[in-house]
Amino acid sequence: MDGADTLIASLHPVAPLPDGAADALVAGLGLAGVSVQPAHGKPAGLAVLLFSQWDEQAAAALAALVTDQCGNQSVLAVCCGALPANTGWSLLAAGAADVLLWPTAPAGADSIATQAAARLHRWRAVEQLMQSDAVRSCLVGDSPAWRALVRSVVEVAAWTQSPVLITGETGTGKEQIAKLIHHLHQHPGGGLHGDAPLVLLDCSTLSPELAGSEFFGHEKGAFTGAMNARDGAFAQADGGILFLDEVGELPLPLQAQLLRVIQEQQYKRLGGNHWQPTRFRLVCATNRDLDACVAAGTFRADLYYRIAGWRCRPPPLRERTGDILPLVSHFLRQLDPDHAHELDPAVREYLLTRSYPGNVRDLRQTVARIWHRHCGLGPLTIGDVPPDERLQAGAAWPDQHFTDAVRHALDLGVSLPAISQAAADTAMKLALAAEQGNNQRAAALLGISDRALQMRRKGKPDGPAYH
Ligand SMILES: Nc1ncnc2c1ncn2[C@@H]1O[C@H](COP(=O)(O)OP(=O)(O)OP(=O)(O)O)[C@@H](O)[C@H]1O
Repeated sequence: MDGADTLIASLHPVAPLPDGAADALVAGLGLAGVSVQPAHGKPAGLAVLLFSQWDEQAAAALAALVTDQCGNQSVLAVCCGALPANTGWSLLAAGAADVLLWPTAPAGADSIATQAAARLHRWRAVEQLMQSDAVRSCLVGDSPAWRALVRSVVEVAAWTQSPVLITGETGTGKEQIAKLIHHLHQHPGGGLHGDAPLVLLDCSTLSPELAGSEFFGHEKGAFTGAMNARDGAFAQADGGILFLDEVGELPLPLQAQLLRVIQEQQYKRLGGNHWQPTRFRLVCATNRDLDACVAAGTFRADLYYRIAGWRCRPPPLRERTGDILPLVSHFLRQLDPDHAHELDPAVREYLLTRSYPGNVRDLRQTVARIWHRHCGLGPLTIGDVPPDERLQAGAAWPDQHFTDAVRHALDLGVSLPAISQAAADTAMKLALAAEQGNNQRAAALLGISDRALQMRRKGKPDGPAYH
């Protein structure tokens, strides 16, 4: 990453371009604090793609920029011609971070440079935060899916005051994300000052009798057993973050009360007469499908729209298996900060292929169980895996991974013919990739004839073409 004041970006012009467009953009960016370096050599983390028509050449240039950096490069697409309707969305889908149209006004170059520079500065600041110890030690993982999630969490936490709704399976890191939002909320620039409170309330464990007091607090004598006055979560979270875990479990009467407090930014203690002001940022998490709860009438639509100012969904571990080993190293460091523990190849394979219904929490506990059995120096070995968790030799297939994948497809409403087709297509793609595109060897791997694979690659009788 470049120094704090100089921002370096690479420019990738795609011909044909209007005369002087690239030079004008470079000059304007220079004035806005962005130093543009030639496109050749190692690309910087920020790139500007300049084109006047969206054709194969421009698409190839974007694809090269996006794949070059494994998702670590933010590419700004600048079009100085006409961009057909909806093409902008295709550019985003292809990996561009944003698309700017060159204004036709006389000062078009200055304007586009200012707009471009604002985005490049923001993306650099987001990237710097993502690389900070605070973020990397809190949310471990470098898979593209995880980086995309962390990038958006960092941006919304540090640059906005929006309420955040985090949905996802158990153990995917929802609470961890809430903690990071709190950290970035009080240290927006990554600084060390600030003491905004983080108040956590688990809505699934609230007893109906005490829930009101948990939120509102109470005055002495407000109810039997209220020996002393007490602050509730609304008071404690003032100036900071109120994190409502399992918000989908909140009973309807409390949903109405919570909505009123969010709207009016004031509340009364139970048994009290005085309105107390409070301002907090609401972060909610749930593994329920809140849209379905709203449709079923168990969650208020008006509250849903208040808490879901910005939504994020940490992906389950099976969708980011590339993060398993970094997470394992992280948990081993937490268990034993004084020693670097290695894994022998069989343990590594075991951890990579095991299924984790409880996601990252499941992985953390699995690592802990293996580590607890380990003794002495040297790598963790398969003998350290607890006996009841060991793989059976020649384990049967289809295994849990396959079952999980099919269940996921069924949950999405995919039909049996489409599942079968996708399984066959995936097997062929993998075999061809494993055999570097050699049809004969890939066919042998698949257990089908050379000709059958060839027919499928040509899209006959019903298969797509493979390359
Ligand atoms: N990306 C991550 N990096 C490091 N640790 C993580 C990460 N994600 C989750 N963890 C760890 O996994 C465990 C479970 O995470 P967390 O409690 O945030 O999950 P959750 O989605 O809130 O679960 P639940 O829905 O069951 O409450 C915690 O110990 C947390 O520290």
